[in-house]
Amino acid sequence: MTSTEFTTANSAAAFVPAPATPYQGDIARYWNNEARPVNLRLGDVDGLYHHHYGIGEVDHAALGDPDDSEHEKKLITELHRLESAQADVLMDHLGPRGNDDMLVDAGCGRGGSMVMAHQRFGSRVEGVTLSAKQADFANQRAQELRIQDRVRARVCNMLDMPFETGQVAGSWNNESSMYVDLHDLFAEHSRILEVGGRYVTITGCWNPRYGQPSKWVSQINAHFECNIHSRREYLRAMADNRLVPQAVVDLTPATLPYWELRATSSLVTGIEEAFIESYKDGSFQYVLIAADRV
Ligand SMILES: C[S@@+](CC[C@H](N)C(=O)[O-])C[C@H]1O[C@@H](n2cnc3c(N)ncnc32)[C@H](O)[C@@H]1O
Ligand SMILES: CC(C)=CCC/C(C)=C/COP(=O)(O)OP(=O)(O)O
Ligand SMILES: [Mg+2]
Repeated sequence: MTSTEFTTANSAAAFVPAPATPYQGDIARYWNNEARPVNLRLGDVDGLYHHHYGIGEVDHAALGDPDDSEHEKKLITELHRLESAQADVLMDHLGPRGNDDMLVDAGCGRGGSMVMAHQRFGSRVEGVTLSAKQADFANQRAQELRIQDRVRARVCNMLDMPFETGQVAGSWNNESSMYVDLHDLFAEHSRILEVGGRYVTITGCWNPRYGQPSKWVSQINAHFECNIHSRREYLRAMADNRLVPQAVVDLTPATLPYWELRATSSLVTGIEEAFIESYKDGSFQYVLIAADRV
């Protein structure tokens, strides 16, 4: 084993640190207990398990006839394709990365994006999550794919990551920044990233032009026990932490087809209306921000 490889012989659950705050304990429990079919059945399509949403046009030809006995299966495959397309767009913004780079997935979930990043760039990918169940799941998948020496998840607070200062070439939050204070989060990304490194987030944020968080945004917060920030807060907290936006992309129109398709599936969870209505009334936006660490 070289110094850039690591072993995951032991289960993450054996090394669970005490949560930094009672709230983080709540979030760890939430994700340890999560097993929604909308996430597991989509992941089963090809073994990439995501906890984020989709973007892009629906391929109606691939869905075929709604009366077809295979229709539900095709719908699940299509929703999953749109979720993986979302991760691909995030990675398009990480810049050209390679074998020697270390990448960090902050709030890595079950690790679908980590596998994609490794397969695309060849980089070593480290993920952190509050959930031991998720870390074990991600490490199990890495083992099955025989990439466990290059892809690893650990139970750890993303506000206090176990990486040395300036060691990381690229880092991201894919729908995980609504669980933390943004100034604390960007200070930590800024610390671990090398100068010239790249940070990317895809997130849902409330739109300052709307005024304050709408009832739909409050409903999403209650549903996931999270705290959605405003677009303004993202840009301010980045500016305060040497992260200079290179691209800000409003993905709201691109994510609506995913939600409208999901609302017709048997895997609905009840949160679909809040996303669709808040995206339509302009109170909530799905945004990608890519920033240079300067
Ligand atoms: C909605 S999931 C997103 C998972 C993943 N990024 C994806 O795209 O599939 C949110 C993730 O954020 C993680 N998370 C929330 N707060 C965290 C914190 N303070 N430190 C580390 N992970 C955290 C949760 O454990 C969970 O894995
Ligand atoms: C854009 C926003 C506000 C996201 C909140 C974070 C979150 C829970 C993302 C999706 O997770 P999931 O894939 O587990 O959710 P679901 O079960 O709804 O698919
Ligand atoms: Mg999901």
